[in-house]
Amino acid sequence: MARRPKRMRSYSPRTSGRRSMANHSGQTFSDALKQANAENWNAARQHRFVEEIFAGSVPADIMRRYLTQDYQFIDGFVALLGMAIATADRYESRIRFAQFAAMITSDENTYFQRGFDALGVAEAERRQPAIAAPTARFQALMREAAQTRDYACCLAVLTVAEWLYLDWADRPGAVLPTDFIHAEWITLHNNDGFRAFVIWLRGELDRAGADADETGRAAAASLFGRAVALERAFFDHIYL
Ligand SMILES: Cc1ncc(C[n+]2csc(CCO)c2C)c(N)n1
Repeated sequence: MARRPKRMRSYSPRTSGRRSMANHSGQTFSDALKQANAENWNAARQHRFVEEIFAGSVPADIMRRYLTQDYQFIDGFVALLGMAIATADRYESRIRFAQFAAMITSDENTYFQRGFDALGVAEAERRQPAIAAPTARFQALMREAAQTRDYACCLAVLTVAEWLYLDWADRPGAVLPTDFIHAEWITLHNNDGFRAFVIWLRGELDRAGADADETGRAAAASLFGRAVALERAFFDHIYL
């Protein structure tokens, strides 16, 4: 049987005819990217913020900083979703992203408003806080991903933002904290609909990675890695 040269790591369809998203070590593109960034990924997943939110003990001033900065992240995120809708290779994918965009611009938005109310965040601080460095870098990374006009590159950044959040929030059997500010930020990221979306998103990244050439995969991998590093830096900065 003809084999590919060993050093050529490929996520392309196998010769059997059935499309497989796995590479030769049995890993999908998204698995390989996560593994390549394990140190930053795990540091974010087990961050002090995550421990404290499950314990319901994030201090109010830390939560205030987190939510005001995170609110500044959403606009660029929705713009990146828009580019994913534009560059997706299938109508079905566009529909799925469009439905997700509609959902996050309604439900999640009320969480931020209620959270700001509960934490006494002034109007100016909601609309135009001083942008912290990791927030600015995240905004720039999302803009860079969108400007590639490449589906795999858009997916790389979107997948990190969603999957890493599912990964930290998904603690089966964990008791939810009583304060909605903590509890709802967890349940926004560990509910079944969100889980299904992340699984679908990873599948899209696997498929786009398999369809891309080495250069395209390298570009997506670079964006993925920088997004994971920024997720960690974003959690870190709210405690500084
Ligand atoms: C720094 C940062 N990274 C990722 C997320 C997670 N996230 C951002 S938009 C979105 C979709 C709807 O919830 C999700 C999951 C966040 N909030 N903040």
